[in-house]
Amino acid sequence: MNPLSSQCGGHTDPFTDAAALSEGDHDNILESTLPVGDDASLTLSADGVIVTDDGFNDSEPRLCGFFPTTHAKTIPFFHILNAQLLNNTISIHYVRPKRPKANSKVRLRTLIYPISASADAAERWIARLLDGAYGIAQRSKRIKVLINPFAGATRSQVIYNKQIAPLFEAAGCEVDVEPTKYRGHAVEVARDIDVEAYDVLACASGDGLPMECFNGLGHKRNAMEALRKIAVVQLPCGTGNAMSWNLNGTDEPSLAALCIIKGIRTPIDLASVTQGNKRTLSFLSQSLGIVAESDLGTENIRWMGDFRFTFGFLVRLLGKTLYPIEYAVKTEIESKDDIKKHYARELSHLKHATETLPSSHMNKELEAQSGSGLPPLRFGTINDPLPPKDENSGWTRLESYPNLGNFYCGNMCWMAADAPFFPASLPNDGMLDLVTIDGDVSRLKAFKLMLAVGNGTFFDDEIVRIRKISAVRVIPRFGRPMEEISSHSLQDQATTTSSSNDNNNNDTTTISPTSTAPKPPTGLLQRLFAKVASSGKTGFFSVDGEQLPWQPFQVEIHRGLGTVLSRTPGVYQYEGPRGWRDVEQQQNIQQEQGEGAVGQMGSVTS
Ligand SMILES: Nc1ncnc2c1ncn2[C@@H]1O[C@H](COP(=O)(O)OP(=O)(O)OP(=O)(O)O)[C@@H](O)[C@H]1O
Repeated sequence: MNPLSSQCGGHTDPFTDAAALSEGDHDNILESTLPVGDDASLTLSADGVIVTDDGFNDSEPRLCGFFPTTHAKTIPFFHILNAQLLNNTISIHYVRPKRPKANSKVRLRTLIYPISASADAAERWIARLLDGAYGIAQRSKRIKVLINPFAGATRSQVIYNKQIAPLFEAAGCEVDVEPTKYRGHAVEVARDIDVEAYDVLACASGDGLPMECFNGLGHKRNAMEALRKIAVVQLPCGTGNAMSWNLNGTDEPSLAALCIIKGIRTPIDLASVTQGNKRTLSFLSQSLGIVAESDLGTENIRWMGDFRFTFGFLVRLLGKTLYPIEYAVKTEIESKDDIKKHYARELSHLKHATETLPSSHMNKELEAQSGSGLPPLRFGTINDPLPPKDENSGWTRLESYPNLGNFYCGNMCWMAADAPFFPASLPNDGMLDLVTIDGDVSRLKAFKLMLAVGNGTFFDDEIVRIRKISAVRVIPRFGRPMEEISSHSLQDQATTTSSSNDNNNNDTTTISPTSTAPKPPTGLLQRLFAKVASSGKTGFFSVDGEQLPWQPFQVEIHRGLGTVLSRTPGVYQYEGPRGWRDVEQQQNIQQEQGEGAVGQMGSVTS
């Protein structure tokens, strides 16, 4: 569920807008029913098409034991893909959910009827049907599909052919499919894509390919224009599929395909991560510490399946592992209450701007700079001196954080299914949500925290520090670069970058993560613990779930630099941080009181 759905009823959902059937529009009402077949009709309603036909047996999913006897069925506008009139026959392509649940697979269906009305009347009816079905979403999108044959359970090609391609075809999308042949291939495809020839780059993959696509577009000479014109989307075929969860609330490939067919172009913030002389674009997250280690540092126990993450997490949690760093932050919103207020304010703006959503959320500054490469970095790279710590710069000084347990910076809400780590994250507020957690909290507290992510209490937990930030610099004080370990170097030496470091900030002395706990059990379990914990010799820096070099880094956010397709523009598919509606109500009351006071003053002065 997204936070706007219960708040503003149908107003934010372009597919339930029945503006075309407004009361009093007599002609519209008359023309909303199309007589078809011998004794059937198709009627446009506020929510979709009502099919009245004794012979229509394509029943909607039924709720436990309830068998409707009526022969009138509604196909929601959101499920309508296309409609055509050919030789006095109307055909309507639509999808039907396999099961009556929000995250169900959908299947292609077609209704075919001879028309009893005039062809002109039928064409007008189809035009109104498609207006309802697409709202402000672009129809017949031109899509370049990239398929990673090795994503997830290596079934992406089969999933695409069976579940996705038929829907794209039925919806009249122009599609060009290319499997990726090697790591980094998607970067090249996106870099070379003709931005006038396509609207969408769709990745049948995990989150790795979308990241590559953003970076490929970022390599173009007209990077900003390319990132604005080409929407990067995910057809979820990986293990994580965070992008699809956030923008469409699903990891079902067929349902995600429907959401992309109906998707509304939406700007999304992208972050620049600089390391040495390299600049990488990130759409999802940057992390180090327990989460990054539990993901990237458990490759050697892949045989455990998805449980490897939990196991890696528990090993580090039981070991109370610390990941010392130095860091400087440019904080925008410091307290949790203020973050909830910000969330409430942003949603209130959205509520009042739904008709003009896609353009109103474009970053005007970026639009003005189109035609050039990537936007300049406001805070320089990791190689530049930090802006001075003063009230104007908003930066903290470089501080030591010796007992860090988890550093997690998010640009989206869900990091995986059931893992809404950043409930207050918004697609286009120009801020990243930074979570930091100490590594020396009690094991019980840490364990409870792990469960708190799924049950929605994580945000308010006292041991979780959350800030909205626009930039951060991190210098790890643990772990060795991978090359150093593989060359058996025993020396602790500075992590060198290809460029000089003006302020000597990144002359890291590399040390191992420290453990404050007694040794784990002996025997087989001990060997397993040792195997998983041994990956701690190096450090793991995860960007969008992909491993980047173990080096100091600086992150900076760019408001609305990228473009995606979204089911509900302006929000992620999550209900938001707990209690934000109470904050909103308080704000409304205060606003009303303020207006009342102004009104009274007005009457005194007039
Ligand atoms: N043909 C290929 N051979 C080898 N690697 C590839 C190929 N195509 C893509 N890759 C690489 O696979 C990596 C992971 O991609 P992707 O995220 O799609 O899959 P995944 O493993 O399912 O991801 P996740 O676990 O994040 O869901 C990317 O770095 C990408 O460059």
